[in-house]
Amino acid sequence: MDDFVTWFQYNGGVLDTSMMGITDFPGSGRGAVALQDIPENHTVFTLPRALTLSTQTSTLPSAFGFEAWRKHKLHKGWAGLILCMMWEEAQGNQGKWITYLGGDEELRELQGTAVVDKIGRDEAERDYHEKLAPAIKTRPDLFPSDQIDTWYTLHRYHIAGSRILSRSFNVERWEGEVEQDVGYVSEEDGNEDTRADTSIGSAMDVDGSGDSGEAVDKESSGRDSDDEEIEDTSDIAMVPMADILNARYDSVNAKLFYEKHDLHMVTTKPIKAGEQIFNTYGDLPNSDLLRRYGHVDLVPCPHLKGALGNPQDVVEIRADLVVNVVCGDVSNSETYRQRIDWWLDEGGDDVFIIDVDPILPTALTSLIRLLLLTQEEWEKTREKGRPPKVKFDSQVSSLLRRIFEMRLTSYQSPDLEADAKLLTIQSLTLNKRHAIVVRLGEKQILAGALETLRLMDAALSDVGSNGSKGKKRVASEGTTGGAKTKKTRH
Ligand SMILES: C[S@@+](CC[C@H](N)C(=O)[O-])C[C@H]1O[C@@H](n2cnc3c(N)ncnc32)[C@H](O)[C@@H]1O
Repeated sequence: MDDFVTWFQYNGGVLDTSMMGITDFPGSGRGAVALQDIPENHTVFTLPRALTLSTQTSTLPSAFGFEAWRKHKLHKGWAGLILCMMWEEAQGNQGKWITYLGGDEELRELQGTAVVDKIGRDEAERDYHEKLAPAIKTRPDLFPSDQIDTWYTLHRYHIAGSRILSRSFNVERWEGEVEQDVGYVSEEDGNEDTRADTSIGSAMDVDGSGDSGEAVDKESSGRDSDDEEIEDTSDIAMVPMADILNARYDSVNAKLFYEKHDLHMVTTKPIKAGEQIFNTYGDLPNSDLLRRYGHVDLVPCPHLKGALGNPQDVVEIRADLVVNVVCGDVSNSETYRQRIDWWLDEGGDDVFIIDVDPILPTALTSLIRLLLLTQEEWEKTREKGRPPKVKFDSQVSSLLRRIFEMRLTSYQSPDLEADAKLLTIQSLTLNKRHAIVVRLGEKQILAGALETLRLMDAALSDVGSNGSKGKKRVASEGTTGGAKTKKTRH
């Protein structure tokens, strides 16, 4: 670590060593610690942009030739940045970033297995075979044949990819006068506020689904139809020192800011001596944290009555499960086909998100109602061009219950207690522990949704016994739109 700090300072980085130290945090690897009370708005370190590692700062693209770089499609997606990282590492002591990249072999090995295995490995490998390997072959002067088996293997490619996934930043180019945050390419994308809050962990969307990126290369997307959703990764950079910071739910107390020539890590809250300096990775559900970063967050949660969990956890309910439960064996019949196609054409969602909030997604109820309409009602609905109103009654309630129960059965075992018990076993491997934490968190969300239904049913029968028609509106935030829905269809 001393070597790294010396290297950082030698290359123009400035670390406030009186305020920030680097230390090991059990279970989280290295992290930054406040050595004394740090006030808000204090810069703990600064580094020149030139010290970040990206396709803009590595000399590989110019040595390879920009035209050839484009010809091999290394200017799009992640292959170019990965190749730069591999190449810089292969330069050994001649390379500018060797002290940074060569840091902790063990950690990198761990990340290579913990993170990469869970993402679109196949697509990543296709890039390796179709872009990287052919490009490498054309330039033995840059990629000597005796180095290939050491530095340019598929294994090293995955390690570099994994590092990008869990440690890179989106460092926008300087466009003007105003200082802005360094933001990462977020899922929700394009949103300035989100970007201002998040920094680490950009977006190695190797599965090419485009779910994490705003930066489609418009210039060329028309030409290469298969590349339509491949991100422009030219602003993605590895940022030495900034990527030492860990993250924890709702704990961010420092953010990375950029200026024309420098990046600054600045505290956003006062931090007490001995406390960890946290950046944010965007406060993600445990499933995403595990996939991207190889860890999970466990904090005391109100929805678990103070027990440990992740308040950001969610469960996805696919529309086809809803259709199967509501329509049963005849879900493929013309009657339902028409309605489902209409729902999707109208922008209805095909995945519904259940979270810790006791309000169930209204679009889910709306889809159920759509499927329950009589032929006459359906025709009227289609004419009006509006999905059915969100009404909660005992029929909808029992279908929702069935949907949640069916979703629970998709886990290896629906039993929550069994998972909780498994987690008490000390000898559990970390991978296994993580997997159980993720699925238990999701099952707890479903258990919460079933409890919400129970309460709604009870309210319904109260209303019923008080003489009303026994129908009650579910708290609503729109029919097909809401924050708790997601479209996956492209
Ligand atoms: C940007 S790096 C942070 C520095 C890293 N701990 C190190 O040793 O270099 C991100 C990685 O740190 C680890 N990490 C960050 N926050 C964590 C947390 N709250 N719990 C466990 N591991 C964490 C994960 O392995 C993640 O992929």
